[in-house]
Amino acid sequence: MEVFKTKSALKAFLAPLKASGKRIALVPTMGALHNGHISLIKMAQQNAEVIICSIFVNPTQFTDPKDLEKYPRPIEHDLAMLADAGCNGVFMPDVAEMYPQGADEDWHIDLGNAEFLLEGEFRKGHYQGVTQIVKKLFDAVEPDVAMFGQKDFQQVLMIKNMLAHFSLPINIIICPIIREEDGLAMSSRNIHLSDVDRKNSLVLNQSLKYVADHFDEFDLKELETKAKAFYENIDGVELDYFTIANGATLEPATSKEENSVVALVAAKVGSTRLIDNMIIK
Ligand SMILES: Nc1ncnc2c1ncn2[C@@H]1O[C@H](COP(=O)(O)OP(=O)(O)OP(=O)(O)O)[C@@H](O)[C@H]1O
Ligand SMILES: CC(C)(CO)[C@@H](O)C(=O)[O-]
Ligand code: BAL
Repeated sequence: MEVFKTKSALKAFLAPLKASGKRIALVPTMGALHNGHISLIKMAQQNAEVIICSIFVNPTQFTDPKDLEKYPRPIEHDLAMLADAGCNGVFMPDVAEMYPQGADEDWHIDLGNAEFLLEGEFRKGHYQGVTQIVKKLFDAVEPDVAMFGQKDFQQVLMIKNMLAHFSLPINIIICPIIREEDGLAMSSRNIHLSDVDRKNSLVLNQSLKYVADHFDEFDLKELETKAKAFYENIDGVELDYFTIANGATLEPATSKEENSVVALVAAKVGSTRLIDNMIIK
């Protein structure tokens, strides 16, 4: 497995592979890898011959400087996991390589109204930062296909809108959420959970599962009220949002007959903010 710090070294590696007709997959990550990330690598291997994983903690998508500062960076462990998974190349640029003009460079594109909902409401500007770096990574790799996790459901919508904005011919594949045995969605930030937080964190999956399991029994309002009740009286858990939404617009679903319905949640567990979701239909 090769490791690249610069776009030019990465391009030089990819050029002959592309010339010989090999399909290239990109798996963008911020590192601190877990089995959720590895499932993306495995899915990539089913869709392309050359797998590039990027590891870059992108400053422009962080709205909380403390969150950025304490984001885990276990690089040796990450490289070992990727080598073990059979990844072909790792792109690990520094901030100056991705933002030669500085991380405050101009970027603004129209991502539609869903940009401002849910994560966009709690992390203002987050999806401008995400689409800015993903566009740069796409330009650096020019992949045929790119893998993203359903765990960041809204992120996938935003990236698809960015692709449409620039008419980029890249196939986006969405990978299912990989969970711990007890249901907690794997996430790099789980490492910050204390023992008590770790127990409390199960409420996210439990409340989502409740909605999925009882979808036919109650109306949408009742379902949402019952799901939110899971969060009452848990010390150390603070709900940011729980919504049963239209999967295309992320606006609250107004009818169970809508084509696509997804339940999405974000909550602070101790000092760690977690997100999760479940596709209902
Ligand atoms: N549990 C998971 N199952 C499947 N894909 C996942 C999972 N967790 C993250 N991913 C996907 O991996 C890619 C990289 O995500 P990222 O590096 O931000 O990891 P993360 O675990 O989501 O970290 P955090 O949420 O703490 O930022 C994203 O496309 C994300 O959706
Ligand atoms: C897509 C991404 C790697 C962009 O920094 C990040 O938002 C993530 O890890 O989901
Ligand atoms: N996986 C989402 C990246 C972030 O939380 O910034």
